[in-house]
Amino acid sequence: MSTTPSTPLLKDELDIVIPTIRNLDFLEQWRPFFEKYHLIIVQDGDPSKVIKVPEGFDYELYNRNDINRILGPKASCISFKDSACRCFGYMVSKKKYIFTIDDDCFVAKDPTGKEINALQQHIKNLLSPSTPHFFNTLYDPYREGADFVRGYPFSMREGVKTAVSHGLWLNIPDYDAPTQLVKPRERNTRYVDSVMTIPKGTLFPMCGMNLAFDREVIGPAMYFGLMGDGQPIGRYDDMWAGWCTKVICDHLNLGIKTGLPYIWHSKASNPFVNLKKEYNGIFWQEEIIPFFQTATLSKESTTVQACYIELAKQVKEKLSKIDPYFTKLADAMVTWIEAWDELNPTGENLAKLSISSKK
Ligand SMILES: O=c1ccn([C@@H]2O[C@H](COP(=O)(O)OP(=O)(O)O[C@H]3O[C@@H](CO)[C@H](O)[C@H]3O)[C@@H](O)[C@H]2O)c(=O)[nH]1
Ligand SMILES: [Mn+2]
Repeated sequence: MSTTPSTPLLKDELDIVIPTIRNLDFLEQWRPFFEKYHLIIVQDGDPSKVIKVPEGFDYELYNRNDINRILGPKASCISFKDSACRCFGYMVSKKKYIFTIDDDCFVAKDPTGKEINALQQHIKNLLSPSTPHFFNTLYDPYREGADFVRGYPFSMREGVKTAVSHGLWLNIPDYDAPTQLVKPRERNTRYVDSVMTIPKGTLFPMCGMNLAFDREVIGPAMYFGLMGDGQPIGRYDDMWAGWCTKVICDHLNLGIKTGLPYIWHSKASNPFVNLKKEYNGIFWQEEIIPFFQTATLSKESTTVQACYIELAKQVKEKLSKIDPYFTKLADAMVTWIEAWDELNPTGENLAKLSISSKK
C-alpha cells in the first residue's frame, strides 16, 4: 500500500493562466487535471475575436479592451501581440498560486506510458523546500525515495521556501531561432526524471510555457517584460521575468526549481519570425546577463516590490546605454508594480495609497 502522502489539489488556491490567440480546444486533453481549477484566459490580439472555451471549465477571460479598462494608462506596461500579456493574469488573480501554460502544450507521457499530471508535480515542487545554498547530488532530497547525501550539512537541510517551479517540454524544445534554423527536426525525446534547485548566484533561462509560482511570495517579480507590438524585441519576456525573479529570490532567500514536470509541446513557432523578434535580444543579452550577475539589492529592500523598484532603477541607469528601450522597460517595470499594488492592496501599500491620496 503506497505510503506516499497525497499531493493537495489546492483547487481553491491556484489559478491557471493561459495567454491565447486561438480557441482553447487543447483544454479537452487537460480536462481530467484542470477541470477543478479556475482559469484566467488572457486573450491577445484582436479583442473582437471570440475565443471558444470548451464546456465545463470555470474561467474569466480578459481581452485588450478589458486590460485597458481595468488598468487605464497603466495598461501600457502589458504587452500586446505577444505571449507576455499573460502576466496580466497574474495581476488580476486573487489566489496564492499560479500555473501558466501555453495553448499548444498537451499532456505528456512518462517512460512507462503514464499520462503526466503536470499541475500535481508543480504543486509538489512548490510545497517542498528548495536547496539553493548547497547542491544535493541526489537531486531533490525531499522526493519520496531520495534524501540528502553524506556530507550535506545538517544545518542546511531545512532548505528555503520554493517560489518558482519551472517545468520542461517533450517534442518541440524551447530553442532560440538560430538553433531552430540549424536543427529544424530536432525533438526532445529525453525524459530526465529529476527536479533540481537552481543554485544561489546562478541565472537560468526561464520559459513561460510550463511554469508555476507562489504568487503571494514572488508574484510582483513575475513581470513578463515589454515585448511585441511597437517593441524592438520579442520572445525575451519570460527570460526577463526569470532573471529579475532569480536575483530577487537570491536576495530574499527563496528557491527556484527546474525539471519535472514535462508537457508535450506540439507546435514549433516560425523560426524566421522568431529570428526577427529575438534579433536584438541575442546581442543585448551579452550585456544584460553580466548586469544581472552583478546586480545587488540593498538590505533595506525586504519586499518583492521594493526589490523590483530598486532593480528597475538599476536597469534604467546601467542598461539604457545599450538602447533607449531599457529606459522604457524600466519605466514599465515601475508601472507594473504600481498597477500590481493598486489591484492587490495589502496593509503596507494601503497605508502608502492613503498617504498619497491625502497629498
Ligand atoms: O502574439 C501572440 C502569440 C502567441 N500567443 C500565445 O502565447 C503562447 C505561446 O505561443 P506559441 O506557442 O505560438 O509560441 P512559442 O514560440 O512556442 O512560445 C514560447 O516562446 C515564448 C515566447 O515568449 C513563450 O513564452 C514560449 O511559450 C500560446 O498560448 C499563444 O496562444 C499570444 O498570446 N500572443
Ligand atoms: Mn508553442
